[in-house]
Amino acid sequence: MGLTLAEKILSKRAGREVRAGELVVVEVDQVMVVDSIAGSFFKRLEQLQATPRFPEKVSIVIDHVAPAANVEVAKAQKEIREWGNRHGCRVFDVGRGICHQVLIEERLALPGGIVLGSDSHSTTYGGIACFGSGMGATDIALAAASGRTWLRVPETVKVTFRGSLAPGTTAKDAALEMIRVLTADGATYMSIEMHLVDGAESLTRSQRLTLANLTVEAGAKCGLVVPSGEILELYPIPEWLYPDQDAVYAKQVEIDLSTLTPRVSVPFYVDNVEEVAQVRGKKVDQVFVGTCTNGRLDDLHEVAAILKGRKVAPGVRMLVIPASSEVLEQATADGTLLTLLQAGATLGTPGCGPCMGRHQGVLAPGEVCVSTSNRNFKGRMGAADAEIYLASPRVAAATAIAGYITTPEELEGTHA
Ligand SMILES: CC(C)[C@H](C(=O)O)[C@@H](O)C(=O)O
Ligand code: SF4
Repeated sequence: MGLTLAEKILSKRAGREVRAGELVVVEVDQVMVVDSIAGSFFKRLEQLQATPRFPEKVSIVIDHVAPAANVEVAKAQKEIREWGNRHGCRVFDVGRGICHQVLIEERLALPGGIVLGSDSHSTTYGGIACFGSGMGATDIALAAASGRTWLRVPETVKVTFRGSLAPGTTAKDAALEMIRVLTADGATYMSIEMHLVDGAESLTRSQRLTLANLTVEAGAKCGLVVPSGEILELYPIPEWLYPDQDAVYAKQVEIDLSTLTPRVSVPFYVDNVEEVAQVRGKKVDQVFVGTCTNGRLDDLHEVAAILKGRKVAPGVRMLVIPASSEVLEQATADGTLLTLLQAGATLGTPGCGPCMGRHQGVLAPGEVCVSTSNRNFKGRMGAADAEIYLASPRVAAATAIAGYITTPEELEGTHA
């Protein structure tokens, strides 16, 4: 019997064939630490009386509350800079962007590699077939101290995305549909191996990152997209980096992209996924475009195309936060930002922004927000009863103009 993609990557690294259920110790390429977890990470290393074994393999990203929102945060970020200097570890400071986007841009996460992050959405790296996984401060500290980690090789769920995206739908809709089908705990500690076939191969790197980003919302240990299309142009892909034809899967699911409709995840669970048509008309107070899910250049392009020559509805706040400084520069250079600003959008510093409810767009009690992010839990963006609807950038853009949840097609009157 053959190996899944997760088994392939872990076998390669272990230097022997390993299968689901086995314990394995592997070297990691990069240990990524985010600002919010850095304090506990430093403390754990101190308790272990250890320092990073390979300083160049540790990256700390100041992104979750950037720039600092209060004195406590400012002190913690000062400590990050000092600690980074002292130990020779990379620090990506305020404004560089969201950890996952930064590691992809800096090519610190690469196909076939292993990246551990102190952040649950480290599954994002799987978009380029890099084994990315989130762990707690203790595991992350041990990995930094030793350059290795131990894992139980995960079982694999195979998800086949078939066909080209139906008009008006995006990778975000495909990702939400996947979470609906798998459910919030349907892939706990598993690898979700995504196969793009019959036209779906044309999904770009950015779209694949969106798919992999959401896999943790089904409980996945990692979410790996089998390399094809644009990925083959962007990276050298070794021959072994494909699952075997006769790999063993715990579960198999198929999603037909050609019949997909725009989706929205309704409060307060990510797997509470419905068609946009079902919540159409719901009034919103805020629209947020950004995050590690949908804050990339193509996302901003989609939003700008819909906002061009129009205005955000009165009383609606539209926040746009590019995922990284690179995205911000490109969106500035090509005029995208001007379009957004002329429509009435507000810009934030590249980073997580209000995704986690720490700053820059916290919601008041009873408020409703459409967000391009990945979590809509109770209290996630502020007040406990504020509602977050997760959607694609194009649904977010149309909603900002209408003032209520809708699609660009409905806005144009091309849909009933
Ligand atoms: C702060 C961080 C640890 C957290 C995570 O693990 O995902 C955050 O990024 C989130 O999205 O909830
Ligand atoms: S953008 Fe949101 S989901 Fe992504 S790492 Fe930041 S807080 Fe977490």
